[in-house]
Amino acid sequence: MKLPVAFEEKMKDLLGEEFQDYIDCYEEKRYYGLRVNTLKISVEDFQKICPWKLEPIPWIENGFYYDGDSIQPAKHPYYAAGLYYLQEPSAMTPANRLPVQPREKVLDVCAAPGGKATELASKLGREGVLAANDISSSRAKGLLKNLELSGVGNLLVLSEEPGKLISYFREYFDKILIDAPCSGEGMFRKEKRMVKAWEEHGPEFFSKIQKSIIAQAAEMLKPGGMILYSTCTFDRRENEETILSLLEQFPEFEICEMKGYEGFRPGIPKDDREDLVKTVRIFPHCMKGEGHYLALLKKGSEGCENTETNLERQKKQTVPGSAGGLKKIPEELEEFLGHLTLPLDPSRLDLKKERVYYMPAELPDLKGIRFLRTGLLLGELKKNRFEPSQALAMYLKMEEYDQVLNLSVEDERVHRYLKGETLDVSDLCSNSSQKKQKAGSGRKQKDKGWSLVCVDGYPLGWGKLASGTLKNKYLPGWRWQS
Ligand SMILES: C[S@@+](CC[C@H](N)C(=O)[O-])C[C@H]1O[C@@H](n2cnc3c(N)ncnc32)[C@H](O)[C@@H]1O
Repeated sequence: MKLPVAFEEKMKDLLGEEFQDYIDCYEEKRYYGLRVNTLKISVEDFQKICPWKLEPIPWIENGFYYDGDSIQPAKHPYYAAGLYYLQEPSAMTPANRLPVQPREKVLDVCAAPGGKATELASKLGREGVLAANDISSSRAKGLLKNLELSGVGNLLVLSEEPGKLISYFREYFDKILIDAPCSGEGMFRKEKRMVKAWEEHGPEFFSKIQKSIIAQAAEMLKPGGMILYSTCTFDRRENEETILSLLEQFPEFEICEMKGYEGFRPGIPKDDREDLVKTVRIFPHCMKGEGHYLALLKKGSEGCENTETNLERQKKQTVPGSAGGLKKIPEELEEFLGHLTLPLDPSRLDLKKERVYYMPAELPDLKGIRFLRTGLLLGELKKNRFEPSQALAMYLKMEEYDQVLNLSVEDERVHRYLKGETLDVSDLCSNSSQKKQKAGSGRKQKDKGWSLVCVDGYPLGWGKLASGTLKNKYLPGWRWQS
């Protein structure tokens, strides 16, 4: 592979006698990774149903290598059920090493297409809030899809310049991830076009943007909160020097140690900042990942070891909510909600035009921000009826809705459902002569109304049942090509 001369010279300087090992690894194959979405399934349960041979990624509890030359996990129904996300292994590290706890308020500043945001959401669970932002509105659309596919409901998907967010979210977040736009030197083996992009916009160009983003994020972090800064590049100007610029401007920050791994290399110290060695470099010749840089930082004087829990902090700081609730829940919505077994707080229901949302608690007023989604879209009120959304189907667990069509992954109707076809499901309905469901949930399916279509117990989407026929309500934009 032909690398730019200036890049090679820099890497020689950075790596010294390891340079040849680094160059040699360009002849090796890239690594493919699959991360189990623990919001939907435990690693143990996934391993029981996984159809492929996977090898654990040693520093990521829910990460696995797969053979990308022989299998295509994105074309399996479990992918459509949001059970995993496909991600380069070293890119799994930032969200893994940011210690997000359930119920926190978390911001992913540069989130599209959502590789890290989906993992932050899994760690958060169903409460708290994940604000996922990306300056590019077209990329933010892909981000929204990936978050919805992963079953994330307590979310905001924003598309703003981070400086604009400060006045809305000053000292609001417990944890912030900045996976900064960068020159992408760690992507050269995976995507050859990155070499050309590097020649057009290199480290100098990106370092200015990164310094500005990290300073803006610092203002949105609560005292005691943590930032994880990451890039997929090797240049010091985009890595250690971005951290130095933060520490100069905001001396209340300190660098924290993160959980180690034998392949991690320390960051490069400069002058009196010996603590930069606590930051982490991932090189492809030292471990099985393409390359990354990570720095974990804490704001305030409590020190990295302070153990005050998020709940203790929340008791001290409460922010009024902005959902306001509905004055009266429309009958058709109430009827639909009667089929759900999960507890919903009515004060968090919000109606915008005909769309009904379930909002995260304690949000500030978002008027004036460009957003693609606030909260979980439950569905739409149409004339005298309520139509549940694809996002709600993905959010639910099978046992949280009382009318389920559970198909086995072996059932050819799963693929046909994902392509948008109408299905004959009379064998699974309660008035049929063959009453037993093949891979059934053990429950009888009623004959009429909205059904949650599942594969092996994991929701895929909605269908509307009448006389043994399932009218397909899988979101048209998500349908598989024939
Ligand atoms: C490295 S990618 C993020 C990848 C993402 N975190 C993931 O894991 O899927 C960087 C992203 O930053 C966005 N970006 C660029 N400049 C930005 C800015 N000033 N503020 C917010 N996002 C920005 C880009 O559109 C791009 O999607």
